[in-house]
Amino acid sequence: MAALADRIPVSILTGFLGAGKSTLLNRLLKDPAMRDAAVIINEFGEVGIDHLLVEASGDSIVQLSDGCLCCTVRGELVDTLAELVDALQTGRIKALSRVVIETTGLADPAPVMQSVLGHPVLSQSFQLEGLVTVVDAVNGNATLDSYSEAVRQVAVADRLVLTKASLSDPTAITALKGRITALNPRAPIVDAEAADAGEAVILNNGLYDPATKLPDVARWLQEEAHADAHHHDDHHGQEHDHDHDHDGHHHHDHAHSHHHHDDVTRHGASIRSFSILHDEPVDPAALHMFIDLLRSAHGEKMLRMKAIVGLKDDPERPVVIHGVQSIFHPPHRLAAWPDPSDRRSRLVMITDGLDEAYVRDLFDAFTGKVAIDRPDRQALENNPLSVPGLSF
Ligand SMILES: Nc1nc2c(ncn2[C@@H]2O[C@H](COP(=O)(O)OP(=O)(O)OP(=O)(O)O)[C@@H](O)[C@H]2O)c(=O)[nH]1
Repeated sequence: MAALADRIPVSILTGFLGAGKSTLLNRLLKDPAMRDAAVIINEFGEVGIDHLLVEASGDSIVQLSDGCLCCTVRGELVDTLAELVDALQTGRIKALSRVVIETTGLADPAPVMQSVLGHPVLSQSFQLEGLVTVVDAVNGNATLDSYSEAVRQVAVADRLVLTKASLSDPTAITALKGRITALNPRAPIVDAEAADAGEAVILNNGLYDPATKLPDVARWLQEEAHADAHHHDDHHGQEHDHDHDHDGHHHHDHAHSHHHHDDVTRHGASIRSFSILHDEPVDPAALHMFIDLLRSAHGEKMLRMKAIVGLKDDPERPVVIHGVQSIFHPPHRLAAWPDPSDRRSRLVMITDGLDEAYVRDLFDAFTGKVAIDRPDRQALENNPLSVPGLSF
């Protein structure tokens, strides 16, 4: 089993039909960081990327897949990734620095992410680096009105790339940015036409800090984006103020789980993005049951979850958990907290039709916080929907 740091990062590039995924990928292919990378693309209806791949590649890029990743190619994507591992192990390819998967425009990214996260063997070779969603400045607004797939692509992204800004007008761009920020307040927005957009958009885009290979928790949380909705352009959250989230909440008990949420309107009104912060180490069995209950009873409503949690059995070595709907990556222990000065557990959730208060109450119930108007842990443990699966 490869250690986390040795697993090959996988980025997923999504965005609605014609939004500019291939254009972005073609730009990216010229970047030296893409040496020894594999690109898996949906050939269906694509024009013009083949010769660019050949032109850019020599032997460094392997094109293995065609067809629609979302539906017909679901099995094949797994096969394709397995083939890459096999090619590595048998020496047919020397190195594989990363994998970029371009999905078809109509795809719900969840099954694609699940292929990486949830496969028992592949998840040992690959780690999900993040999800990048391309949003078209000209058509994005209309697309979000009409297609729930497009809304979900925006909601679950780690990074958003705005294309065709030069073809739109500033007022429309401001409105669109406001809308996608409301759907996904944590994802930085990058201008695809900016000179340095190429590498920044795909590489180092989400879950892990490329330098340390540790979870980039500050970036997950993007708490500054909540405080100032206008200050979201490619904000990396590096100067994260640890107490920021707690302003106004500190009069509560320290073991209290703090939170905030974002209301969105129109299409995607039921999508919520919120974080749970918890100061005390958590009982591993309680965490296990909390996640099992959520994913078994509400998997389809949990669009995404990223978590770093300190456990009572070994509080210095937190676990990292990623989930997409009911599929979770096998949790891994870190050697240490990414930021030793901040050992709070954080769970970032993106839900659709699942109430924040419900999730918070459930977490509090399992982690021992007492309340009268809430099912207690004993009752929840007796829930027949709670199935074994995860272990820490
Ligand atoms: N001006 C401008 N045009 C762009 C930009 N991005 C993409 N385009 C154009 O938009 C059209 C569609 O871009 P593609 O990259 O093919 O879009 P796609 O998302 O791969 O499309 P599908 O694979 O059909 O879903 C092309 O004509 C591009 O040249 C951009 O940032 N600025």
